[in-house]
Amino acid sequence: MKRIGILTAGGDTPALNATIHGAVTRANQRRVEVVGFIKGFSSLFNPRVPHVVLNPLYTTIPELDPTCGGTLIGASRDYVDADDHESIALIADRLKQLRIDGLICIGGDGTLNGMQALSESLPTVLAPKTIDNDLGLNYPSEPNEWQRVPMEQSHPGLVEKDSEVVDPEGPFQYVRKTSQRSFDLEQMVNYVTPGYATSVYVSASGVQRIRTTAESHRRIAIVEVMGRHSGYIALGSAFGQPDLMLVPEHRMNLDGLVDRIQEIYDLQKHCVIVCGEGIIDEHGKDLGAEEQSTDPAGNVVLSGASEKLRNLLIAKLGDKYFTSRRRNESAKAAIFTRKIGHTQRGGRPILFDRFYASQLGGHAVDMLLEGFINGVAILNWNREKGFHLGSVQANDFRDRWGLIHARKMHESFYDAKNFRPSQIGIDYLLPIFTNCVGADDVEAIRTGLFNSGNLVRSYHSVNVDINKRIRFLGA
Ligand SMILES: Nc1ncnc2c1ncn2[C@@H]1O[C@H](COP(=O)(O)OP(=O)(O)OP(=O)(O)O)[C@@H](O)[C@H]1O
Ligand SMILES: O=P(O)(O)OC[C@H]1O[C@](O)(CO)[C@@H](O)[C@@H]1O
Repeated sequence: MKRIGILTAGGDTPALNATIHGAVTRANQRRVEVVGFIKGFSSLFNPRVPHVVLNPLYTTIPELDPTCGGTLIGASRDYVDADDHESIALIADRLKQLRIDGLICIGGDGTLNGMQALSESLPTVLAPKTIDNDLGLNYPSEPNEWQRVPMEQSHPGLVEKDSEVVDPEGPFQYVRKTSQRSFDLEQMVNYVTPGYATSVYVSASGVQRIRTTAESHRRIAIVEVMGRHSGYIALGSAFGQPDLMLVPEHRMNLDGLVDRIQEIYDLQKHCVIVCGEGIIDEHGKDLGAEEQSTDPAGNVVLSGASEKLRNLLIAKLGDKYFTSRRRNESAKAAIFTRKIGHTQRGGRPILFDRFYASQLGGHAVDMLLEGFINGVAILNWNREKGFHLGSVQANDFRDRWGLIHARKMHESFYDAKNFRPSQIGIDYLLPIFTNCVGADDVEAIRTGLFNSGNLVRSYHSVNVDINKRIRFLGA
């Protein structure tokens, strides 16, 4: 292989440039040229295929900074329809004209789904990323548990529904039993994805910062974090010591929650609750889904969970609960929501993400050169070796119908009675977050923001420099 392509698809994460950097560094060593495609799959649908050579003469371009969040080649959620054979054939032809021998897609479960169609035309490898940490398997046989049933059919006994998958073949839903099996962390396939650690760092810091203001003003703060229907970010936010946490994997027990809030509020006169954006009510319905609203990849847009929860708490607790002891003027005044929002996806990646993202990028190059044609570079963990790289077939992630489902946080990671991580949830988090921040991260905080130069220099976007390097097919 002389020339490979690389693209970043789905939502950005702070560690994308680190993955690209790892891939390009390895490609330099192995004398392979790397072409970055602009804005994910979007570039391949464009007849001009905007692209940039990331290592002319096997030397990494200076714009590729692994400590910088975002992605210098841009990302998008353009949909790859496996049944659109005409477009797939056009893409294959364009890649051939560009002399691309293999493709690395940096992305999550959606990207891996999108990559499947392309892998029939050229060798592909996924280098995982996603702040949601939902690309992976809790155990190797997990994909076989999914069942496909008609949309309208009820499914007694099958309680966990995948509402994220877009089925090209029509009105089906994917359901499975909530797993009762015992769980061992060492079985996990792809223990953690780059981007997750930094998003938890930002979310947990946000929880800590909300704390003292809620404490001072006798308020109940609801902090919403991202993650779609996977509760990993909410779980990790436990490092910020919220009083209560709600994760999408467990149906909400509103009465139990209200009781716990009252106990905590009576004791400490404030309460901090973290909720994942994908939490579900007692019937399994999304609390925060915008009706009928989807993004270009077909994902349901989740945006109102914390507001909905706030309204439920206002109704349940009532004004009198706050006014009778002059703690606050009303339930509305006392209960507020804040979303950590896109700050959990941006900025400098912390050491854990930087290091493993670049390892996975380099490994993806090796996998292509070793002959994988539809592979996934993964990061596993066990007690003996700690974190280590692995290589698997994309097929290992597919269900019987060929679809890849987002990994849910294993339900055993959460203690639903106490609204906090269980012991195994804590055991899961510790290997990732012990020493996840490097001394250079601390130094970057110390010297970066209040650099006097920031006051006189305006922000210089990497897009300005990359624009000068973009080439087009046929030009
Ligand atoms: N089932 C699918 N079939 C084909 N393409 C898909 C499918 N799902 C998603 N894609 C495409 O893959 C890309 C990434 O998908 P998506 O936006 O879901 O992000 P992701 O890879 O899951 O990462 P993240 O969850 O971090 O945003 C998009 O370009 C999307 O259109
Ligand atoms: O930036 P957008 O397109 O609004 O997407 C937000 C979604 O992307 C993610 O950040 C990553 O998948 C989710 O956690 C979130 O729901």
